[in-house]
Amino acid sequence: NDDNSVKTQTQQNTNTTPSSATNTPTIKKNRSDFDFIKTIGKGSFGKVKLVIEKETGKGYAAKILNKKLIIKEKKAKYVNTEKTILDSLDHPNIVKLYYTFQDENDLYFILEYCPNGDLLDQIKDAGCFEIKVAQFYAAEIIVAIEYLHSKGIAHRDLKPENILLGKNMHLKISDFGSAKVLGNDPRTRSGSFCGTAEYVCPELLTEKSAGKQADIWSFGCIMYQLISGKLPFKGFNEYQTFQLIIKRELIFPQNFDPVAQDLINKLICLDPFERLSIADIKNHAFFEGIEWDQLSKQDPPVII
Ligand SMILES: O=C(O)C[C@H](Cc1nc2cc(Cl)cc(Cl)c2[nH]1)c1ccc(Cl)cc1
Repeated sequence: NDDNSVKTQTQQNTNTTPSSATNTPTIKKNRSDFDFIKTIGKGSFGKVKLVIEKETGKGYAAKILNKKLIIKEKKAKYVNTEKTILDSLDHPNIVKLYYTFQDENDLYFILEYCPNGDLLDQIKDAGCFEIKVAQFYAAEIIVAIEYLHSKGIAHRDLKPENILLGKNMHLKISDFGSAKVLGNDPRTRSGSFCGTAEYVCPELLTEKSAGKQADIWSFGCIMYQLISGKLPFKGFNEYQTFQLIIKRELIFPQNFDPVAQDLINKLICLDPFERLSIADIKNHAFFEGIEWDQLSKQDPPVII
């Protein structure tokens, strides 16, 4: 400590948290441990800033959430769920949570910094992805979803904005604010929750409930977007988009890769239980040639 007062043994231990947290280390950090560099993103409850840890010079993304706003919007449950879930995850394609702390005004998530922006930026810059690039990134998304579902977690708001790119251009799923730890009831009743219009599955619109299959629907929408550069369901407003979704008005552009189209048609099914399982997705011809356990060791294909 910078103050050279001698502390009793118990006082010295006050800055550690119980070892119950799996990922977050027992060291408690605070704001003064970091230099705040610049804002790199804006969220619904605050912002994301690039920060440098003074002690190590390492960069992190600090997701700063305003306490008053969280309480006003009655979202404390979601924030605490996000922390609990992130604490339990450890996968190369999921953004790591290093520390959490709070001060009088805000909560802080100190997350892995992804310097290459998000997948939406990449799609916009490239227009659309060459099929080999789409195949690689679709594969990385699938292994991340497989890991989440194996831990009994549904992300429920998968979309290119929530898929970041690390320094080596491997992708990292982020933003678990809408994630759900699935109870033994596979169809979780979700109260006020609703994902993002263009990627939300029909059952969430009609029955207000969605489980792991919600992520498979969203994955299908993301695949369509990676390959065509367009959204599969896009109305002039949110209500119209919902109409297209519940009627499954799905039209493919002329030159759309036929093998990819076959897979997407089996992901974007109105009946959640008709959607392909992760195992069936991995076995689909679209992923021919993918070495599923080598992805994080390979260099990602250059996005052209
Ligand atoms: O360290 C913990 O597990 C405990 C706290 C729990 C917690 N304290 C809160 C205070 C407020 Cl005002 C709002 C929420 Cl959501 C709050 N959540 C906490 C601190 C920081 C973060 Cl990012 C999440 C939860």
